[in-house]
Amino acid sequence: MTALSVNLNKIALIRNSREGNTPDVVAHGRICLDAGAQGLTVHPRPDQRHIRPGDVHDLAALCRDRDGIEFNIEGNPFAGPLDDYPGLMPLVLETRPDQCTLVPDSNDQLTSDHGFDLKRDGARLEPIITQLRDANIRVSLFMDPDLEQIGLAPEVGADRIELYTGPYAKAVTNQSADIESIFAAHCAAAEHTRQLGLGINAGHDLNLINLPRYRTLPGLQEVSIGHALTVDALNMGLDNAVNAYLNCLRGN
Ligand SMILES: CC(=O)[C@@H](O)[C@H](O)COP(=O)(O)O
Ligand SMILES: NCC(=O)COP(=O)(O)O
Repeated sequence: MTALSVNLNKIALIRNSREGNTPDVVAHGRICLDAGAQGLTVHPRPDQRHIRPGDVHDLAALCRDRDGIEFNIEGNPFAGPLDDYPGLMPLVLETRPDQCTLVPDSNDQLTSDHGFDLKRDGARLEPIITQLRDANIRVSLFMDPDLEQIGLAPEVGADRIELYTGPYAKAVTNQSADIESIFAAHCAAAEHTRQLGLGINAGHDLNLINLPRYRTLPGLQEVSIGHALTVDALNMGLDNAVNAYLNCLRGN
């Protein structure tokens, strides 16, 4: 079954709108793991609008204490340091997640909206990927379903790619005629990735409406889901929301 990694950014976003520690990000991470999620994801950004460096340390410790649980840190290795944000690489090398997903976001981006251009960024990513892999951290690259670009991922040393699912999710929401061609492009990208010997993750705006189709993507190993799952948790409770997504991934 495809693994579910719950992204906790939005829990931290609510906490940061007041002083204090409510909602408690670590306690909510624990609820997700107790409900059966196979991992936790965070995407610290240099402006620290949601996940802060302290959260990354605390969640790394939570995941380390549990057998078989994956901790995934996402972010741009070229962004920061900024004020008291140390930059992605120092944070990752200090906290040693199981996986680091590199994402080409600029500092002021509202959210992730494109994958890497490896023709442009490949050479400067290579030493970063080597450093992460030398620290026993699996490296995934956030990518659009572009076969030529994905073809460059093994050359820079990546273990996996994470397919950017934003346009697929938007097409499902808008019931657009493009759904078929977009999903077919993702399937072709997944097949190409498999032939290259790399693993396949996916994420961005996946939800209970668009996931039943997306979970059938050949070879899909992991989805990271935050925004929609947190919104669903407002209605269902966090443990029920995690279970609803796990059942969806099982095909129930
Ligand atoms: C990499 C990705 O797909 C992002 O969706 C992400 O991790 C979410 O970031 P925000 O929560 O800051 O929008
Ligand atoms: N990598 C995608 C992720 O972690 C969560 O994205 P979203 O579900 O918050 O859009």
